[in-house]
Parts: sequence; C-alpha cells; structure tokens
Amino acid sequence: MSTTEAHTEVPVFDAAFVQDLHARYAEIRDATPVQRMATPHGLSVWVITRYDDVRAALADPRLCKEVTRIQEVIAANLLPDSGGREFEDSLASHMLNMDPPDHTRLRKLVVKAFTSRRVEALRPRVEQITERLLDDMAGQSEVDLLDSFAFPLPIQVISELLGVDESRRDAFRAWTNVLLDASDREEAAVAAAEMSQYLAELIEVKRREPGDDLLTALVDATEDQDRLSDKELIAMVFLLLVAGHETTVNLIANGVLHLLRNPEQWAALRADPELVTGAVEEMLRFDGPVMHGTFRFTAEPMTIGGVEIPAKQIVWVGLAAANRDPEQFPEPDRFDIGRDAHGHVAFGHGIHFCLGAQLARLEAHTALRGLVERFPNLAAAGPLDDVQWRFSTLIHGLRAFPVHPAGR
Ligand code: HEM
Repeated sequence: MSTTEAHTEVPVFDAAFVQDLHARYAEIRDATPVQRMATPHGLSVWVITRYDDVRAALADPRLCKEVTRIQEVIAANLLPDSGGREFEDSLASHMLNMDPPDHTRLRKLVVKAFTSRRVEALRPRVEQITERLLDDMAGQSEVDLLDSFAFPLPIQVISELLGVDESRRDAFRAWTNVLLDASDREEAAVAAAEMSQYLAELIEVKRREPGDDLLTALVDATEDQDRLSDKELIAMVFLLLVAGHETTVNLIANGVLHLLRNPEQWAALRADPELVTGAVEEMLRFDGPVMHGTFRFTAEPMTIGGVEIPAKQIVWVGLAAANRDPEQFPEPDRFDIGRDAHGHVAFGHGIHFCLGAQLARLEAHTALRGLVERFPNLAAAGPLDDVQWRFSTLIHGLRAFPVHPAGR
C-alpha cells in the first residue's frame, strides 16, 4: 500500500477528535496499539496509545528528534496538495528537538542553571502572586478562570524567572499561541521573527547587567569550558518560555474542571487541603496539558506493539492515551484524587523528561490550595458537560472557563 492510498482510510486528528479526546483515544487503544492518523494540515502520523508501548518508545533511541531533519521528514509525510505549513526553525534548535550527544550537552548546561534550589527559592513569590490573583477575583461575581488565574500565575513566574518585562507579556502570550496552535504560515513566521529578536535583546541586556536570575545563570553556564552559543541561548529561552506559558495553565484549568465535575472530590479537597499533592498527580494523569510527546520520527524501520512502522515516519507518543490505559490504571476514566497515579507519563519519560516538573508541581499545588481555601464554594458559570477545547495537536486546554468564585 502506498502512503497516499493509506490516507484515504485514516482517522483525522481534528477539532472534533480533540473535543472528544479521551473517548476517541480509548476506541483506538482498544482496537490497535498503534494507529495511523492524519492532521488537518495533511500530515501523516502514527499514534502510540498503550502505556507500555509509550514508555518503551520514549526510551528508544530509534525514535529521533533531530532538528535538522524535521523539514525533510515533514515534507515526506505531507499528503499531496495539502498546502501544509513549513516548520518554523528559527527558534527550533533547542534540546527538545535534539538527540544525544547534542541533547546531553545542552541539558547538562541548563540543569546547572535551573537547579532545584532555584525553583524552591521561588516558593514565596509563587505564593505571593497566587494571593494577589485570588484577591483580584474576590470582588467579582464571575470571572474566566483561565484569564484571571490559570494563565497569569505561571506566565508571571516564568517571565520573572527569565526577566521578560511586564510590557511584553501580552505579546508573548500572542506569539506562543500563534506558534503552537494550528495557525497560518505567514502569521507564524512573523511571530517567530519578533520573538527571536526580542529574546536576542533580552540576552544582550543580561550580558551587560547580570542579575541573580535564571537567564543570567544560563548566559554564564559552563561545562568543561563549553557554553551556550547565542543561537542556542535564544532557542533555550524560547523553549522555557513556551513550556512555562502553555502547560501549567492548562493543568490548573483542566484539573479544576474535573474537580467541579466530581463535587465529592472537590469536597474532599476542601475538607483536607493536604490532599493537594495527590490531587495534582491525578490531574496530570487524568487530563494533563500535553497530549502527545513532541516531534519524533523513526530513524529506521521499527516495530511498536507488533505494528511495523517504516523509516522516516512521524510518531506521536500518546501521553494522554497511555495515562488512561486500563492495563496500567484500573478504572482509568474515574477521576479520583485519592488514587495512586504514580507512574503517569504526563511529564514524559526518559532523557527528555520535563525539566520544569518541579516548578509545575510547585505552581499547581500553590494554585489549587489557594483556590480551594479562598473559594470553597467555587462553581462553574456554564454547563460543565459542554466545555469547548482548543484545537492543537499538542496542548489540551479549554477555550474559556467561566466560574463564580464565591459560588452561585
Ligand atoms: C504541567 C506542566 C508541564 C507539563 C505537563 C510538561 C510536560 C512535558 C513533557 C511531556 C515533556 C517531554 C516531551 C517529549 O518528550 O516530547 C516536557 C519537556 C520539557 N519541559 Fe515540560 N511540562 C510542564 C511544565 C514545564 C515548565 C513550567 C517548564 C519550564 C519552565 C518546562 C520545561 C520543559 C523543558 C525544557 C523540556 C525539554 C526537556 C528535554 O528535552 O530534555 N515544562 N515537558
């Protein structure tokens, strides 16, 4: 069967699929461990949906990420006449798009700067920002939880950590949305150019005026007389900012959605806010913000879950599907903050395991605890069964989440 013939049959990963994500992935997982799909841009991909296969794939060096080959692999997997967009590569030379030894080298340098101590030192500031946002919500009968709380908290934290000034924060949100969502090619190119220019300026400022911040530490980070080049620094800061903008936001909002859909779980958390640690792990497992691992392709033909995949094929490692695999998590579609969610793959696995996991957990714990203590009667302002999900091939997040902070 030729690549083109195969596409007439394959399911499309589109807005309707995302709207019903977990049920659709459950059907696929029951039917086959690896399913061929197409994106609305006409890209052909293979999706891995079972937990064991997902873990194994994330640790398998035959699944490559090499940035310099992305363009070639994408071009080879586009349907004819798809008019698919080119990959924006000006910001793409970061470690999440690299294999060893380049990945190892960059990760070592950033780990030196992004230490546990630096993250832990942020705790009082994260608490302060959370308190201020909750204060602002207190006087209002209805707010969008995303705009008023879930977005500004991680954005402010990562922006302060890297030294992005206040006046550019809205621009950052707009740029990252354009680059991550299914948006048009010209718009993405403009956003990428504006963002790299701003990042270059920011790095220049830190060179002239070093501070006690992560960006200065990244500029200064050395290992065996090695350091990050300007291009690597720009791509690294871009990666940290995007990861810091698009992930924790949706962890908080998706998690609160499921807590409100399961009022007995919200009541349990309200009665004992110490349950917040387990609640956040279950939020990550049940509906984490990252649906698939990022771009990977087969360096050579390989067999996953008994399915043969030829070389140079794009593979989506289905984190969201794996986290609902009944073989790993009994009754996976039951949201239960008391369960042992240990082993979930919401932060990935292997050499690319999320570098920001400690920061994300710190933010989510603080946010959730603050919310349940301050607004124990928090209630959705719209029907909870009828929420709208954003269309993205990577991020699972709500378009809006109107709530009454003090209850109905
Ligand atoms: C709930 C929040 C978050 C989730 C669910 C999440 C998830 C992930 C996942 C799944 C990966 C691996 C992707 C792959 O293997 O293809 C990853 C990598 C990464 N994440 Fe996160 N992330 C979160 C927050 C953050 C934050 C706040 C930061 C930084 C401030 C961050 C920085 C990174 C970086 C730098 C990598 C690349 C690591 C590497 O290539 O070695 N993440 N994240």
